[in-house]
Amino acid sequence: MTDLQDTAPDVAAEKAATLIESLPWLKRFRDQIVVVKYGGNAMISDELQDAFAQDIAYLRYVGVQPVVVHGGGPQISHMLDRLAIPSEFKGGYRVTSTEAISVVRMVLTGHINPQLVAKINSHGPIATGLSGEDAGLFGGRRRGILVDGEEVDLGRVGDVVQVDPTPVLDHLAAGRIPVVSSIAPDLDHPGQSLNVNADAAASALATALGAVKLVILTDVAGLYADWPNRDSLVSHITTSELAEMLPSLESGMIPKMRACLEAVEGGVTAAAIIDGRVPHSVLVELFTSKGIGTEVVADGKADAE
Ligand SMILES: Nc1ncnc2c1ncn2[C@@H]1O[C@H](COP(=O)(O)OP(=O)(O)O)[C@@H](O)[C@H]1O
Ligand SMILES: CC(=O)N[C@@H](CCC(=O)OP(=O)(O)O)C(=O)O
Repeated sequence: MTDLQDTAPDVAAEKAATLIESLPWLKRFRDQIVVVKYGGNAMISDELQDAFAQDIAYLRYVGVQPVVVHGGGPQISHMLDRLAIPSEFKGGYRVTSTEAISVVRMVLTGHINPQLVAKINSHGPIATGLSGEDAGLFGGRRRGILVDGEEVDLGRVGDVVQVDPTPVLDHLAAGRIPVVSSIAPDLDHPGQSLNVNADAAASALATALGAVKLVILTDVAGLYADWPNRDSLVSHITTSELAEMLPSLESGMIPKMRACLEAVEGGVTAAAIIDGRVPHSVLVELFTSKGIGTEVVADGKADAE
């Protein structure tokens, strides 16, 4: 402990002001479910992963109920390259062959998931790993996409069309943080798995859980209205404004913004896109008055309050 006599009053006042600023947000989020989507681009260094794990443990210890859904797109691409398995993206989705789906599952459920769980558990025995394939959590259905008006087959890629939140709720009730990988069983082909975009998986889970907030970490400061003009960052947008903007967005942002839109339309109070390259961006978003990044709220709501 620092001796109080060593702390200058102005330093103490500044520290106290930061803590006090969090008070309304601590009250707002206490006992509430917050779903945090952790993307592969926000886990590119040990420092970022450690800061993320601290933030998630912090949420749990102040009485929030965090649920993590993670992706790992760059890490999957890296492993597919090493194994010389071809992979390409169409419309923001990875075309996933039968060979590729086992690699996707190995990287997400077999590698990234236990790594995140271990990092969070370095703060206490609080996190547990789950896959969308566990205990009926997700049910998926294959999806194709339209490219220039033609239906393109994406292989083992699907949407989450069914969520049974029971396994997640059971872990939350036991005081644990569920960490979920974005793989879903194929409802039409029993025994097969589908590669699901992690933003969409997080949105479906947040909706099914009645989460108060969905927070998505990515590798930009938020949504830009006029990408790539860096002066066009949107700090606040309503669902109808976003629905209007969606068709004009470029590929990476489409699944992300659609995920936010669907979550808020599905009853989640607010969804935020934040910069996962900034250490502790989760805490800053949740516990400071201005937050960071882009916040999506329902029409007629000035903010998430
Ligand atoms: N309007 C926009 N605002 C912000 N980023 C955009 C926009 N349009 C395209 N992008 C791109 O989308 C990327 C984020 O999508 P993606 O790479 O799929 O993220 P993640 O890996 O975090 O899921 C950004 O790095 C940026 O290059
Ligand atoms: C169908 C599809 O594209 N699935 C994604 C799943 C991982 C993911 O979404 O990871 P990020 O959150 O890091 O982007 C993929 O294979 O890359």
